[in-house]
Amino acid sequence: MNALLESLRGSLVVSCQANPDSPLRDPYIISRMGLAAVKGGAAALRIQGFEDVEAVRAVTDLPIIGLTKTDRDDTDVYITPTAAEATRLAALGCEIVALDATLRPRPEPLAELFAAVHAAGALVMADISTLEEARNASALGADIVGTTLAGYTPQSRALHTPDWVLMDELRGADLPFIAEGRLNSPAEARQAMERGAHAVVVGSAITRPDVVTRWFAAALA
Ligand SMILES: CC(=O)N[C@H](C=O)[C@@H](O)[C@H](O)[C@H](O)COP(=O)(O)O
Repeated sequence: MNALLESLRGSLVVSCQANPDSPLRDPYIISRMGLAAVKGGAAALRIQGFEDVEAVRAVTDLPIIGLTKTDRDDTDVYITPTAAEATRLAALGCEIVALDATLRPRPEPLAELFAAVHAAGALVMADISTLEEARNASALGADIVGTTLAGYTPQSRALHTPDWVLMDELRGADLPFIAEGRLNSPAEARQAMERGAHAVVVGSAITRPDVVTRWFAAALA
């Protein structure tokens, strides 16, 4: 395995993303959340969008997993759908570029996206939702897969919990994976590691206070 990925073994990656309607949707705020995550022990950060990547790159040398979220009319693929976006993320200093590696119709072939990321000197984190997608991404040369999209595609199990079954499948198939998606407590992050995750990405539970507030409010309703 690549040395940078090896250095992330067993570690916590914090995703600092604010939804478009969030009051925290501002590159400066995202960069401060990134610094707070670094202070708390994050080994890397997952950052969305060019402006946020620039703001975070300016304040930390920790590895950045960069992505874009682009709504398009011609595809359901929204995480870094094009090589141009992937290449720009790498040029802005993302060591790892995350992109949708599902088998859904997409604007550009997956192999070309992977090649563009590698040519730009970055690594590919292939965001998948099923074992089949993980196998395909791995065969095409993804450096690591992430369970990011499990529960968010018609092909995957609809869940309100982490996709433990997918993690077991990936481990069983010997496919190194980063666990990501609905890891909402330290215990769940730990469990993902025990189920064979190389590292875990936690987002909402750490960096979306609006979402976490909703969990508490719903529990009291
Ligand atoms: C499905 C999708 O678009 N996931 C995005 C991917 O970058 C983010 O919105 C998530 O916050 C991230 O995956 C971390 O997950 P969670 O916030 O559940 O810890």
